[in-house]
Amino acid sequence: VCECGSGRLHQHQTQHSHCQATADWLLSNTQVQPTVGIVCGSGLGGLAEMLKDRQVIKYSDIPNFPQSTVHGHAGQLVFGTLKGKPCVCMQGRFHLYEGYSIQKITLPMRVFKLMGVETMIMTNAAGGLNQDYKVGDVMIIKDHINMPGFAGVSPLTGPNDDRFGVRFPCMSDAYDRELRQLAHDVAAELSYSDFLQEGVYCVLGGPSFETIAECRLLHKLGADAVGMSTVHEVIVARHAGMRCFALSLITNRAVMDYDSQEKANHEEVLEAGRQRAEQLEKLVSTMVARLELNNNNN
Ligand SMILES: O=P(O)(O)O[C@@H]1C[C@H](O)[C@@H](CO)O1
Ligand SMILES: Nc1nc2[nH]cnc2c(=O)[nH]1
Repeated sequence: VCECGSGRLHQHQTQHSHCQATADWLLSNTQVQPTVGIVCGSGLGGLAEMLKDRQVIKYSDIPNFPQSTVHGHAGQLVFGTLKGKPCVCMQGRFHLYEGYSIQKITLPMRVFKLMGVETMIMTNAAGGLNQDYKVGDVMIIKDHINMPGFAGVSPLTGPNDDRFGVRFPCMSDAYDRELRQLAHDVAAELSYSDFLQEGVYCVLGGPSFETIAECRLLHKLGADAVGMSTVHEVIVARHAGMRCFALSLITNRAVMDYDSQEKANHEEVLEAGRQRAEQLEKLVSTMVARLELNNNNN
């Protein structure tokens, strides 16, 4: 029963013990003790192929893990080293629209924290709202708009578990400033600056893509890109004191015009991922090579 004295077994306590059990199970089934965690977005699973001495564990074999149900998300953890840094890579993430609870889709962040991960790198596919953005642009996320959060849908809803973090975590520094600067520096060295952007990502529940009116509204609110993931993971990772860096690949331009014949679809999202995969992988791996692994950013 919970230490709060109520005599009941609370969800947060179950969650901590589930996360701990999963972390212990993973640590006993891999040689790698990761300090860097990477989440691969739709069509961006190739990042995991870059790891050396790879060890793959299917989600279906991991205690308490959900399963990937979306095309373009393989559904496995890949352990290994990237440029000498011990990493765990989620080749496939979980989304609210798959029907899992918001706590369940973010459970891997807490598991990674308990395994020793200090830095999280998230990637996603997103629609470009900013009129200057083109398909194939890579956007460093500098901030987010958490639409489900406006309606009280948060992975931190419920009793706070102080073992993970504080009741009211700050989010004005969610996307690490140093890591964003590192991304700019690396992109300049690799001559990627012409397709690099930095902007605000807005998360919606999905799975339907946005209407024209919704795109116009989100643009007016200050969002540069719109998607269906990442923010919940960042909230849980920041709550637990991990550094976060996130990238959106702009896979399609949000339709803002009633005369447009364009229609967002998942196939074009995956195709845009294929087109930019190699550069995205190079950008992330070069960043990881230069990561300082002492996290003073809790
Ligand atoms: O996991 P991400 O955010 O990359 O996936 C995006 C959002 C939807 O799941 C899907 C739409 O094509 O791609
Ligand atoms: N919500 C949303 N998610 C996406 N993922 C890739 N493109 C899009 C998009 O246009 N909208």
